[in-house]
Amino acid sequence: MSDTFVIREFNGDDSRLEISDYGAQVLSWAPVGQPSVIWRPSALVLEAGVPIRGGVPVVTPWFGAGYAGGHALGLSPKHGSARLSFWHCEDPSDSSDGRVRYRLDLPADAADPSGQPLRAVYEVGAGGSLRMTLTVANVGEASASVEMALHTYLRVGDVRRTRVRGLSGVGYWDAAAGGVDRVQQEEDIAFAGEVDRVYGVARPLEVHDPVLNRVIHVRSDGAEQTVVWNPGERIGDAITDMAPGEWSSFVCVEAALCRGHAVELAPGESCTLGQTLSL
Ligand SMILES: O=P(O)(O)OC[C@H]1O[C@H](O)[C@H](O)[C@@H](O)[C@@H]1O
Repeated sequence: MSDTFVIREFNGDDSRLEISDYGAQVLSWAPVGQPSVIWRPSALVLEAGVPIRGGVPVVTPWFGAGYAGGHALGLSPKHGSARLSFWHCEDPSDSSDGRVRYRLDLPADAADPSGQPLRAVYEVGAGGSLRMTLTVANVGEASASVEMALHTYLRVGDVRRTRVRGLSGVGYWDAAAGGVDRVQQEEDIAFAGEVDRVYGVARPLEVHDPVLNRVIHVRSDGAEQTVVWNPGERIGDAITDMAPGEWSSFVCVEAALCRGHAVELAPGESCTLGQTLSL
């Protein structure tokens, strides 16, 4: 592992992938003939100790400010330390085919609700689809509580015209409304302002984009929840690591195990969470 910023590029027959060792963060994945399915800002900020905006942030060992027993824990950094870490790329010479495997050892930290040393392994495979698989293992000697998410920023032509389909009838926790429980009544999720929701299922979803004229298919494995986020104009234009208006060109659709679905890992146990994207 080194603490220099390395961005790896793989040009396969079916797609092109870019991934940063810092955060093990996919930055773009573009099937042949298509703009990237993954969004990143026009100006990428690469700075140690600061999360990279866009791409697919790997969120663990906690989500947001951390959560246990019905309460936010108020932890920092937000979304855990994995996205602020330089991961070890295992055998990068073998990754020309668009498969890459990263490893990260997270030491025990008194502030961490896991309270135990963890080992994270992240595998990414890019071809006709993009597969991302995160495994977190408890390598300590007592039980650990862990949250995990793949915080995928999907590129869209205009989020105001984008629809996320597949969560009708599902209950969600509405963070944008101050943390209330609601049910998705409409068939599609639409974006007329800030949307920040934790849906209580992880199902195959479709992201309909009439501007780029495509449908992104999102599947998850091992997740119990789907987080859907776009900051809307007011919050989006106040986010300093993206340009004004850029908030309208992505929607985050995240595979998650968070809040009430944090995972209890006994010593030696692991948990795997995955997400697959295709057009
Ligand atoms: O700005 P970040 O720290 O990357 O977080 C961006 C967003 O991540 C998730 O989707 C959360 O549900 C949001 O509440 C949060 O604002």
